[in-house]
Amino acid sequence: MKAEVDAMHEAGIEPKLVVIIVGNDPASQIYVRNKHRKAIKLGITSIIERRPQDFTQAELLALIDQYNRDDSVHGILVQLPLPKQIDETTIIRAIAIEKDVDGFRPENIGKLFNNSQGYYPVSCTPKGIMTMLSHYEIDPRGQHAVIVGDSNIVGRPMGALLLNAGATVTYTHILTKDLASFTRTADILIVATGVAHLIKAAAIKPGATVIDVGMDRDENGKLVGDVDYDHAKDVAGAITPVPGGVGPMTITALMQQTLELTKLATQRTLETVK
Ligand SMILES: Nc1nc(=O)c2c([nH]1)NC[C@@H]1CN(c3ccc(C(=O)N[C@@H](CCC(=O)O)C(=O)O)cc3)C=[N+]21
Repeated sequence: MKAEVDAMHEAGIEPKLVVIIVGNDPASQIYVRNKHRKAIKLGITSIIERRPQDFTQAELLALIDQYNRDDSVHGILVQLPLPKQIDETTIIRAIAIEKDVDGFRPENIGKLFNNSQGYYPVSCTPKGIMTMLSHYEIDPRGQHAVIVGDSNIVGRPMGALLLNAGATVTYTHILTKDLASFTRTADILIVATGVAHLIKAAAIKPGATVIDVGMDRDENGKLVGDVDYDHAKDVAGAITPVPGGVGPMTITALMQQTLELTKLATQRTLETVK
């Protein structure tokens, strides 16, 4: 990506990402800082807008509108979760479609679930996971992928991406009875529940690929995943650690999508000039 950003700079194009963070959720502060660092390292201009916990929905809509109108900005990310006085759905729909760097707008989610061709942004965590699978030549075609967790940001789009890649997909979640009976049949197991060490070694099929999306704290306040890594690693064929696994890949995907949106915006400008 660095080479791509350098080439953009040579052509007078400055990729720019705005991250808006409302409130003082400590985990969000770390994620946003990590995103900012990676952007700077690549030469992507990164603006962080921090607002207090009591920021209103109207004020947030006005801030988004300001960046929607700013032609120098290519991507807008509103960090989730938002404080309870703000409605997430309303906020996501306020982001201009051509700046929806998270791929959270219903139009982009619709394309994903339709397996539309051509480029559209996709939720960064699942996209980063697909990049990781492809890098390690783990082909989902014909494989049984089991998703644990039904969030809009990870579980649901993850299942759609894997289905589009030819996997047989099973969605499980908090209400699933006898979860282990499902996870034990997974060739590819994606765990995104936010429950520390939910998945034990006995719930994993020997040789399976295990992707741990959890960012949890154990009794000692240590950052751990949704998978009991120390035991699971002896059963799995491949497994992602926490930290240093899915988190950094999420940020990588965000940077890629910022560059994609920058290229599309630049093409649109050229067409307008023509
Ligand atoms: N609009 C929106 N888009 C997101 O993509 C989004 C979001 N909201 N809200 C929260 C989740 C979570 N997320 C992470 C990003 C980086 C790390 C990350 O850098 N993790 C490091 C360690 C972090 C630490 O030390 O706590 C690692 O796994 O190595 C984790 C999680 C993006 N998310």
